[in-house]
Amino acid sequence: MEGSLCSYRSSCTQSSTALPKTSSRYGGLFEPAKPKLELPRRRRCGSMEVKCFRTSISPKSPCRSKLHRRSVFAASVPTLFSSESSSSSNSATATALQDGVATKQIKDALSPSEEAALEGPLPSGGEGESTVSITVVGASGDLAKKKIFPALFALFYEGCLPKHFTIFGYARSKMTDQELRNLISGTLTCRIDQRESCDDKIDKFLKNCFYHSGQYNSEADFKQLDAKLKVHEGGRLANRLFYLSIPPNIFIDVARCASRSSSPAKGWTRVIVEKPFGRDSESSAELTTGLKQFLSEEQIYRIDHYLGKELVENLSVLRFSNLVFEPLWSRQYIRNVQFLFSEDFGTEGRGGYFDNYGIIRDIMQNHLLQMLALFAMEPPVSLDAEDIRNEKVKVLRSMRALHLEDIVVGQYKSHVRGGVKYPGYTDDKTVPSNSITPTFAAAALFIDNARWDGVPFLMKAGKALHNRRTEIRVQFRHVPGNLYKRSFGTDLDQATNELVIRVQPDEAIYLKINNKIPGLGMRLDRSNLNLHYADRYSREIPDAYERLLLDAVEGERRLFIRSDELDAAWAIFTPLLKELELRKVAPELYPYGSRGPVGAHYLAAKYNVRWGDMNVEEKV
Ligand SMILES: NC(=O)C1=CN([C@@H]2O[C@H](COP(=O)(O)OP(=O)(O)OC[C@H]3O[C@@H](n4cnc5c(N)ncnc54)[C@H](OP(=O)(O)O)[C@@H]3O)[C@@H](O)[C@H]2O)C=CC1
Ligand SMILES: O=C1O[C@H](COP(=O)(O)O)[C@@H](O)[C@H](O)[C@H]1O
Repeated sequence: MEGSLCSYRSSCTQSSTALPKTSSRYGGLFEPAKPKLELPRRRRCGSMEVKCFRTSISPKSPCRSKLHRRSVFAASVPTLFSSESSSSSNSATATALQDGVATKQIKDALSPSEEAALEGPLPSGGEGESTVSITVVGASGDLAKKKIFPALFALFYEGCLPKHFTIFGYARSKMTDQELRNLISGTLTCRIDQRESCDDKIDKFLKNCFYHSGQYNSEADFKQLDAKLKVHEGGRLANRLFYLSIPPNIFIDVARCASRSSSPAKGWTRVIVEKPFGRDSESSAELTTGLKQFLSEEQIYRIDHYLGKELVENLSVLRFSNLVFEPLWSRQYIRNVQFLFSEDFGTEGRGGYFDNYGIIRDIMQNHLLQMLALFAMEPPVSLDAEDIRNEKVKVLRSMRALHLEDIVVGQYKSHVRGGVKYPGYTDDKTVPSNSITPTFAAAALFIDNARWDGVPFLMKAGKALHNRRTEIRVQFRHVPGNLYKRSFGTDLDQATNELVIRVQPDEAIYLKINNKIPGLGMRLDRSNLNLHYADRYSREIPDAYERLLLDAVEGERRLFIRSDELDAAWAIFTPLLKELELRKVAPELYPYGSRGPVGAHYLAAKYNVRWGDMNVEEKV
């Protein structure tokens, strides 16, 4: 069916069509090639301007039916919480009102319509029917507005949320339901086709969004939330997901309150925890112990949104389902691997948070290390979450801990370009003027196992650099006895194959090969075998948060970090972080918008490596 598709969503149909025998969206499937995209054009989407393009869409998203087929909405996780009767709608609400916690207080918190619903007969929960309630804790914040609500809407748009769902925003700020709706409606984008109005879907979605104001450490406030949730759940089997989009110092308070006062007796309770998960091994262990006082490991979903990115998700497919790659994936053929992250903006607006963490904790210890683990792990026994996470833990535990000699740190300074003055890191009012927090770091890591012995895994991450890009670059060894080596001059490195996995922006996978330039002579050049996603696939790539939220609702933990994985990740970085702090290592300054400190080149050269992203000629 031909329709008009507004940016930025892909359809859940993509991941849940076909292969009905698989038990999850991760069963794997092949899709026929899609028609090429028409050039994006601007269209109005309700009151918002969005990019639209035409593509084929399925009239009915199997994502919804898939969710309903599965038992994921049934209580699948043993709950640690006090039990309440919820066998019928009336007993559920009666419990909320009669448990002595403060009936009046709870009633005061309800809107007139909610109170009426509580006192009158509730819609009877159909036998076997269940609901999912998603509470965004910290709903007034940046991440909630920028990522979480838009991702939830995208899931709703695709039919990936269950029939009965409720979304609650929770924060200290005072807001009405309508004010929350106004706040989030400006951030929602959707597809348009001629049959369905985008505004309709936005309205329907917003009608399921509510707000409750409360303190993060108040069980009474969470009890009020519980009463409101019960009204909306209408006596059905209740499953609840809490997304902790708040500073980490209040994670444990919220886990306590949510578990003691807002957990359903029968359905599941899951809690998504945002990074940072601590500052080092000790604080991370404390956080884990604190959370585990109130939640079991199965209930904790530690999110690293890079694991939800399309090309990171594709890493395993590339490796394990293509004969041409896996045999090359070792020290025998790979010279070095590079994990590169750059942003062309500084810490604007987040300086207060960032100064306490720095780029090593903000990007390397989590996002880049997660990509490295997926890249370098041994083949897992299966695609099950535990099998994959077991392999990630193994490879992380085979890595050497980092020390000062393995790292270069930098910090951006102000720079004037084209008459515009770009601020330095310490110009931010929320950053101390003498801060030595790194906004850039380059590191050399090693995996001491049979597959990777001696291969440098280099990482480079920086803010306020010349571009925004995340890539994995795999540089292969020289061709032994290369018959054509005379054609390459003296720089053999320039002639080796390189596989580039461009995670963002403009997703692509390309392999640099040597090729004969057509003609009667014998001249070679370097060309790319190029899989450029925008040319190959017509569907928009879903945002990482969509995939991860859907996984959390489905109980799929493969892309979330297990506690032993977290411990292993901190063990690699903690010694270095301590040395940097103890010795007060001063970062090398680099101008805003540059390619970062020169020291990064020396570090790479020490291991006989050249950064792959320094080739300005590279065009893809
Ligand atoms: N923003 C981003 O791009 C990213 C954020 N994260 C992580 O996600 C989480 C949320 O991020 P973000 O939305 O930026 O955070 P915010 O600083 O915007 O905080 C979210 C909400 O928490 C409440 N809050 C803020 N500071 C405090 C405090 N000191 N004590 C109690 N409550 C507080 C505020 O709500 P109120 O005052 O209404 O209660 C605020 O709206 C954090 O853990 C962050 O590290 C991770 C990746 C990216
Ligand atoms: O977790 C974080 O990630 C963002 C970068 O995410 P991206 O998806 O936009 O690449 C980074 O800006 C931020 O500092 C960090 O906390």
